[in-house]
Amino acid sequence: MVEFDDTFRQHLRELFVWRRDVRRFRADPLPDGAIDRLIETACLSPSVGLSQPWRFVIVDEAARRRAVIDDFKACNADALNSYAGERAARYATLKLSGLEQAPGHLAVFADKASDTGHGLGRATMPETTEYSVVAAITAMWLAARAEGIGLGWVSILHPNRIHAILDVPDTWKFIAYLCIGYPEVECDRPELEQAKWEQRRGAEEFTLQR
Ligand SMILES: Cc1cc2c(cc1C)N(C[C@H](O)[C@H](O)[C@H](O)COP(=O)(O)O)c1[nH]c(=O)[nH]c(=O)c1N2
Repeated sequence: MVEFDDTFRQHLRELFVWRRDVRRFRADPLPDGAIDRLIETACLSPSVGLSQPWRFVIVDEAARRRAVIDDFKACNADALNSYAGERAARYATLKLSGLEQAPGHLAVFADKASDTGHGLGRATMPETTEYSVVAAITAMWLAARAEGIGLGWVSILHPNRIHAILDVPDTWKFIAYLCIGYPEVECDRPELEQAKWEQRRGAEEFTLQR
């Protein structure tokens, strides 16, 4: 039996407060095995029916990385065009990926065809497969921060394009493209809040009582 004391709980709370979506990375490489270690921690996450549907692709090849960056640029230009006026001007100032600088690139998929877990919990809610993968990414995000490593989630991408670039099985659904590396700065506030794009709200705004 492991017991967690108040000091641990306080540190854990700090971990949640100081976890960030990181888009600005230092050039230093990650230590050997860092990404493998993060994947190992992610695999301890809950999954529907113990289906463990997460699939990870470590992207090291320069040509594939370049193709992902090109897709991001195309999607981000489309996104900018979808806004007008002041909102467009503000969007244009945002940095929404660290793909060019991050030493680590990791794509994450959900295997929709795996029979692991024998379908338990998925019959009426097949989307729980994807939820399980997101749970794993969250664990990895926190584990990375505990090692001083930053992680940035990039979703401004065409899933079909990422699928083709990485040449993965058709049954894998694209969930996330993660940039991993040491952050340039640490902060306890989201970058989008600092940039006045959106502000964080209190828990009471999201909670109903019935
Ligand atoms: C599913 C999903 C998808 C994305 C993100 C997050 C999640 C959960 N976020 C990061 C997001 O902007 C960030 O989490 C919030 O702004 C809150 O900031 P912190 O994560 O608390 O630093 C994100 N950020 C970004 O710069 N480009 C992106 O494409 C995305 N996509």
